[in-house]
Amino acid sequence: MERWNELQRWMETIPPVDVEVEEKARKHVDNLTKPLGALGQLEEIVVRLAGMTGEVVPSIRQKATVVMCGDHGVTEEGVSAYPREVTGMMIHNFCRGKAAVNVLSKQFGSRVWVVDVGSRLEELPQGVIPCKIRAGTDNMAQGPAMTRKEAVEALWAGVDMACRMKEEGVQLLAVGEMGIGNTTAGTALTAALTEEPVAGLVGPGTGLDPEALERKRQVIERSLAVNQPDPKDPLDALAKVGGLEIAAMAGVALGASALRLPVVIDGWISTVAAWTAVRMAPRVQPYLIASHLSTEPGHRVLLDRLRLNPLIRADMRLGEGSGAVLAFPLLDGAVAAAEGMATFAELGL
Ligand SMILES: O=C(O)c1ccc[n+]([C@@H]2O[C@H](COP(=O)([O-])O)[C@@H](O)[C@H]2O)c1
Ligand SMILES: Cc1cc2nc[nH]c2cc1C
Repeated sequence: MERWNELQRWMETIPPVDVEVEEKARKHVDNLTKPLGALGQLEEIVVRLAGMTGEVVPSIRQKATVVMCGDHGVTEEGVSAYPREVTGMMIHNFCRGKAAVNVLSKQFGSRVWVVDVGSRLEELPQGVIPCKIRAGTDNMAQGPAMTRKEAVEALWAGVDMACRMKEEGVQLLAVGEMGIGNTTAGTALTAALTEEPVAGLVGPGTGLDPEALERKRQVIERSLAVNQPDPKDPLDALAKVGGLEIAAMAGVALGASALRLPVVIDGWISTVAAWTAVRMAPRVQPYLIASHLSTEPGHRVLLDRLRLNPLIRADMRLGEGSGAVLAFPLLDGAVAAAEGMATFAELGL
């Protein structure tokens, strides 16, 4: 496992956030012309961004969302309200600029990078970044979703993408995904790594009725029983009950944090990926920003474990990075306030 060793060495390079710059940013924000703390979470965000980037007034003008795409063998078990072909269909939609993430990104002036790490599409539309590790995972209810080696390759695909984004001048990135069946994989992976009961994590995903939701819970339980993922070995759990796009998103978090790039997470599945990255390298945690709270029940559980407070509550459960992009104007607002507001000293107070 040479590539895994190499990745572990990469993880060791993740720098801690700069607490001195954080302290300076906190002082600056406290001196702005407003009651102490009155800009709420926006103040917290500016201070955290300062610590991540090392700049008292952080620059986050160049923003982009990476949408990791992959298919799931477990869809054979009838765990989604939609057929697995929708993954490929949506890849085409992303490339036409017509999915929610595209429209929101256009609205707020950011770019979308669509990456195929594991779809079943044989021919990719123009605009997709081809990084296919394999054409979909195997059915985890019958055996491992993928090999450890494949999981490591998918992690690296994410690290590489973060590096490419940094090279292109991206200053803050969001992670999104597309993969029919991935709420099943995400729930199984979370249950494996947290040892929380599946019943408290599982949700309807794209919209299962109560009967189908019960079946989904059983499929997840069976997948865990069949694979016996090791709760102390995030790579083992990721390979056995995760997904290619989940691994790639975890890789983006590992890559971005090593490069001091803030990472905005989206809903349930991207948060599972971020959690997996934090389990591999705890120093990833301070580089994460939670955009919104998904209606999937497991999301709250993981955000609490990550000690993250989502900016938006809008009952969304779309994925694609849509909720993360929606948080961009709030982040821009936070930085604009820190940059443009007068201090009490300037008013002679
Ligand atoms: O991000 C979320 O919170 C979220 C919640 C439910 C569904 N999704 C999206 O829906 C797909 C997975 O749902 P499912 O029901 O097929 O497992 C996948 O493409 C996700 O982007 C996303
Ligand atoms: C149509 C559709 C769009 C999506 N975008 C992210 N997940 C999705 C799932 C479906 C079903």
